[in-house]
Amino acid sequence: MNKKKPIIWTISGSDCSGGAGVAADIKTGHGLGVEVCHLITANTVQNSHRLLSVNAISVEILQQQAAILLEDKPPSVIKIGLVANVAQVQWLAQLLKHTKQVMPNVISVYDPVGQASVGGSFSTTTLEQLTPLLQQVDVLTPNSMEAKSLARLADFCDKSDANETAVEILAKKIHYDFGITSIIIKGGHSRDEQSSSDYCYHQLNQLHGKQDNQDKTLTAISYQLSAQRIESHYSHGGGCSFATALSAFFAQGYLVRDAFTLAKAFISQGLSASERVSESFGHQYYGAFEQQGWPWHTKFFPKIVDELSVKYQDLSAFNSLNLAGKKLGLYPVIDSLYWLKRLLPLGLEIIQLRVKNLAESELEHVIIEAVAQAKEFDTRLFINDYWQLAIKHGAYGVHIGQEDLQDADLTAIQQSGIRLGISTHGCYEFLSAQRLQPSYLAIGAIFPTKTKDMTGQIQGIDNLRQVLSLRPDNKHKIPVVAIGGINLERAREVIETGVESIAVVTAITEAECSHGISPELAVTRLQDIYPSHLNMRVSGRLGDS
Ligand SMILES: Cc1ncc(COP(=O)(O)OP(=O)(O)O)c(N)n1
Ligand SMILES: Cc1nc(C(=O)O)sc1CCOP(=O)(O)O
Ligand SMILES: [Mg+2]
Repeated sequence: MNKKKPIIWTISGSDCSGGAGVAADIKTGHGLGVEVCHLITANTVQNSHRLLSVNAISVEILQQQAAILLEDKPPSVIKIGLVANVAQVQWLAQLLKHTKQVMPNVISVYDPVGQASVGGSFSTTTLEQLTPLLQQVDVLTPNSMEAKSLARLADFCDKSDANETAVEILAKKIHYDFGITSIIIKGGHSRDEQSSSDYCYHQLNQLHGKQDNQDKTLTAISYQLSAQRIESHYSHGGGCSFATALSAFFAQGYLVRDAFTLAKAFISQGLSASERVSESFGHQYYGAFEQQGWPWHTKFFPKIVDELSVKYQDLSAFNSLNLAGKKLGLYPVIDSLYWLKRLLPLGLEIIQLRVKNLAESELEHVIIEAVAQAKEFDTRLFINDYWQLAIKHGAYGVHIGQEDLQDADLTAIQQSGIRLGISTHGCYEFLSAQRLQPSYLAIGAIFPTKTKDMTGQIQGIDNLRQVLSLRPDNKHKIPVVAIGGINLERAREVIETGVESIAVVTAITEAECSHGISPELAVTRLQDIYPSHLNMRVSGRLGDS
């Protein structure tokens, strides 16, 4: 059955040699599951080693194309590549301004195409002339040379392409000069022979304060991805493909950090697929970037360079869950001793105490009691958030979310011997957390949930599958727990993805209201969805504690 695909528009030049521009954009978009409408700004005359001419298309034709497409093919994302002259810049600036007024969620991505990789210039517009367009753009994808000229810092950090502080300064300057929300500076042209590092500066809009009196404050966040450098003579159109891949991922609802990660993996996969070629036709042949579609294999995904991975690079793996080949099965997440007492007798492999808003003195008592009860039933008890108390009172493990991860002392947790579970939401966080080698990784929210505000972070089953494929193909696979909106109706399709466990709150605690059954019966039914051998209890299975 045909699924309605998101639509992206590419407004860029045609490369008659087929590698770059609109041709690359169409191939990339189709390979990544979006429909591509193309508005051609110029007909270029070029082959694998030289650019002869750039023949601009009139603004009248572009205007007509945009108008007719708006009637029944409105875009989710507008990707802009080659802009041939000042008239086109002005038209584009107006088009983006107008489109955002009528469709505020449309995202614009601009890949500034100035110099041809085979030599020669595509456009003679000055930075001043380009400014009205830059002021309308949401995401910009320059390489480091382009970033320097856009930041008007041509001589800046000339010898330090790979230096993170240097790219950060460039990105900030571009952000402040033009108001662009996300700037991704590609490191593919840097002098580092071993790795290629890309940097993303992203401004988050955060809402603070009471619901009816919200203050909008701006916080910037940066992401850095590093991959092994892959030399290839088949990289023509790689820049266009990267920006279109980003656009395709945005159109499918991915957050900036995940779209960035996937786009980098898409490029590494394409470059890996091409062979080095020797000289032919009397010159170095420069072929089209290999389009390989969705990046599925973990080997193409970049290394996440963040504070945690640097701080804990020498930390050993956390203690394992000692599953001896079995799955964890159902993972109830409950908020009181009342629920613990009700559920522990039901034969669970794992349970979590997730207590919010309890005074510290009372909390400590609850944790002490919970640890004692879980030991009695030989069930793995994870304490959410309170890692110091979990260590102090000998809980089986602690579960930590992304926010708390920054402040938690992971060395202390690892050395205490208790297990660690980490929440992740998408491939970026998953890859970052996987490097810490926790005892399990949680991924959510799989479906919308009313237990916690997960706006913008709903993964769906397809994303869950993709994230599962990011685990190494060896015995060091970390168990994965799926969480968020999982209930009796949805549990089967989640389990069929191969996750080791499903974590649920309301499917148990509100079973009476939602299904007219007792929480105990809900537990039994959810357990029964797993093949029966997975939930067989083996005596002494917590033997490593
Ligand atoms: C198994 C599991 N997965 C995810 C979470 C969420 O943890 P966190 O991100 O710390 O958010 P809070 O639960 O503290 O709101 C979880 N608790 N368990
Ligand atoms: C606590 C929590 N963490 C999530 C995450 O994605 O990290 S989703 C979630 C809520 C789970 O509750 P329910 O089973 O009622 O949907
Ligand atoms: Mg937490």
